[in-house]
Amino acid sequence: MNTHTFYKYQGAGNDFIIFDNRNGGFERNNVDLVRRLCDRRFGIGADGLMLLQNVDGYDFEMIYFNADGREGSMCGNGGRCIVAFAQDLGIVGAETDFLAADGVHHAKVHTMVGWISLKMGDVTAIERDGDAYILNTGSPHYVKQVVGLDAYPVVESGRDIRYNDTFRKEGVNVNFVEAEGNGYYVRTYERGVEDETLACGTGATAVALAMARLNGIEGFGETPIRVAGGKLTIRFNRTADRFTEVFLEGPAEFVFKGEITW
Ligand SMILES: N[C@@H](CCC[C@H](N)C(=O)O)C(=O)O
Repeated sequence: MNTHTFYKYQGAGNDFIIFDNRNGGFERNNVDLVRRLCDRRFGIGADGLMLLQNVDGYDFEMIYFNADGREGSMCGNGGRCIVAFAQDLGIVGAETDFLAADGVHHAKVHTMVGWISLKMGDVTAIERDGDAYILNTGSPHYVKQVVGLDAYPVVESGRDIRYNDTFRKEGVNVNFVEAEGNGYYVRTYERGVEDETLACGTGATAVALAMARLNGIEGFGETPIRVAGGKLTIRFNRTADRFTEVFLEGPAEFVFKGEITW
């Protein structure tokens, strides 16, 4: 048994356990351990867990696991939180380039407002499923417009879509969206958590791009998104079905640190 220091961060209520794994001590394939640490009753509790690791050519590497213990694809809010963690550790300054599951990301920290701007990958394909949209913003997303989102059965309907014949094997994150003011209100069922989370960064990004296509927005766009845990902003440049200069912006905050033994 050894004692390990962990850090807890949250971005718009999407919460993560982070370990500084620059010494390589955290066993990456231990699915049971990650699941136990993320468990809200038997562990620390979180939507996901991340390892900050050394990698050649970049400031650090982000390794992301969903709460079910499986290593995942890109997590947008996790990306913003691990940048805040890297700055708190003194590894990076106001800007950084780091490696994640979907490639390199550039991020800027706006310290005065506790706001982190994270550059996402380009998106070049958006598919349709009836009136819903399917796209990959680093993780796969399904975007469906609904009426009366506050009372909408997000977990039940999200689970039905995530486990239908099309998505059962690989899974999909399901975002329900309703127009609100000059932006959108979004609630997301996340694969790998298999529940609704308070925010999903790649999901908010997917919603902004899908709604830009629906509304025929070309060129630069800026979309405010309200989620249960706070506010996010997505900026992008659209040329036909190609989205470039996609930025996910929002808060990322240290919550607490502690020690755990296993
Ligand atoms: N919460 C994340 C998304 C995490 C990945 C997702 N659960 C998946 O497995 O696709 C975000 O902020 O993007």
